[in-house]
Amino acid sequence: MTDPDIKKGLAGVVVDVTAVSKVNPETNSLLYRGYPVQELAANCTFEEVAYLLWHGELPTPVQLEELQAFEREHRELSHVAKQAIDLLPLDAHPMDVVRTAVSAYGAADPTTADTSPEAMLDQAKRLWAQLPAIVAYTQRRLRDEELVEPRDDLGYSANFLHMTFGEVPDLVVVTAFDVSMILYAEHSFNASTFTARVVTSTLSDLYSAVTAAIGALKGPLHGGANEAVMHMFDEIVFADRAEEWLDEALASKRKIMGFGHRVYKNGDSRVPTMKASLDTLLVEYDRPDLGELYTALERAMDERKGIKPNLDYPSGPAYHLIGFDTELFTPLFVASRVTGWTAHIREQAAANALIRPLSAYVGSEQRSVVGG
Ligand SMILES: CC(=O)SCCNC(=O)CCNC(=O)[C@H](O)C(C)(C)COP(=O)(O)OP(=O)(O)OC[C@H]1O[C@@H](n2cnc3c(N)ncnc32)[C@H](O)[C@@H]1OP(=O)(O)O
Ligand SMILES: O=C([O-])CC(=O)C(=O)O
Repeated sequence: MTDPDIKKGLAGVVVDVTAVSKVNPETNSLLYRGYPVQELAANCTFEEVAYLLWHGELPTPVQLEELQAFEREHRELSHVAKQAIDLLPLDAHPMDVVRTAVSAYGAADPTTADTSPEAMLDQAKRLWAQLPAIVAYTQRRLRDEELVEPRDDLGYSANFLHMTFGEVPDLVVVTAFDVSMILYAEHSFNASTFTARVVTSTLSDLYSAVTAAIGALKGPLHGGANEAVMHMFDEIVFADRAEEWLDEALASKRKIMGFGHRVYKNGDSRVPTMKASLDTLLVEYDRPDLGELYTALERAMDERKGIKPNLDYPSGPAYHLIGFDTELFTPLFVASRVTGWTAHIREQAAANALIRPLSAYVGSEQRSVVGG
């Protein structure tokens, strides 16, 4: 028996306030600290957006220079993260590898137990700077390639791609990648951010909260969908098969990955910006076929169900074109979302209440171990 007051999945429940971002499905808008995400993507770098999420304001030129210098100083893969990764089997999922590396990095940080706002900001910035090295090494290891050292003459995204592929791609590719990092950075009380806040609410530490958030992001109903979108495209292959494939998938009650959203019901505010970046990549890599497949499935889904794509739909093929293995797509989401998670962790810690909801018991009536 289900209690009528139960809000399954916490749908529609407002559990706390936040000043980090505002998702408004009525106006189809997303604001980071008051700025529309589209404007940030058009005018700022991911470093500036990271600063904004942590500090509430965009950086002055001097503040930006300081953050860039800090990031460059901490972007070399730490010994402990490399050791943790090297211990894992090559067929471990990259999300498990990244989760383990983050956990190991936290275990080796002598400041982990310090949950003061200053210490947590320093931890957040270091983890943010480490993640490209962790993700890039995870990708290279799968291809039996040597680790690539960072270059301190490059910005965050160019260096991330350099560490992954051993070279810096064309500017159009770096820009598309940077836009994806900005768009993935923050989205209010999504499942992984809420997970991070639950862990923080017990007065646990930042690394524990981020490690748990990575676990929540991995699932295909959340961040894992960008990977699942690419598997779906690999299954369909040709645009003219999209309708038939979709009809079969819907008939067998499959969820179509990269479509639908808990909050947006008329389309995800970030999709047009990411689709524009994907379009530049489709031209750069001369893959009109992939663009046709994208459009054919989007159109068929709209006709059949009226359900629109979410950010994972254009991001999946964009990361594929840039050259990442499909299993690395969600780790890229981690590298971006660590900014939003850590902004929320600090916000939760600053105005904490233990998160502990109630449940309605539907199990056996009280009974006794020894009869009667
Ligand atoms: C960055 C992100 O995390 S964005 C989300 C990424 N996740 C995905 O792309 C996975 C696919 N999408 C989904 O599974 C869902 O849309 C979710 C989980 C994102 C949102 O789900 P909810 O808010 O719980 O909506 P719910 O699942 O109740 O959907 C409402 C109806 O639309 C249908 N629906 C929603 N999304 C989809 C989908 N992708 N494919 C098929 N049907 C769908 C549901 O089956 C349901 O139909 P019903 O009323 O006939 O049962
Ligand atoms: O808000 C959500 O539920 C999921 C999402 O789009 C995100 O985390 O970016």
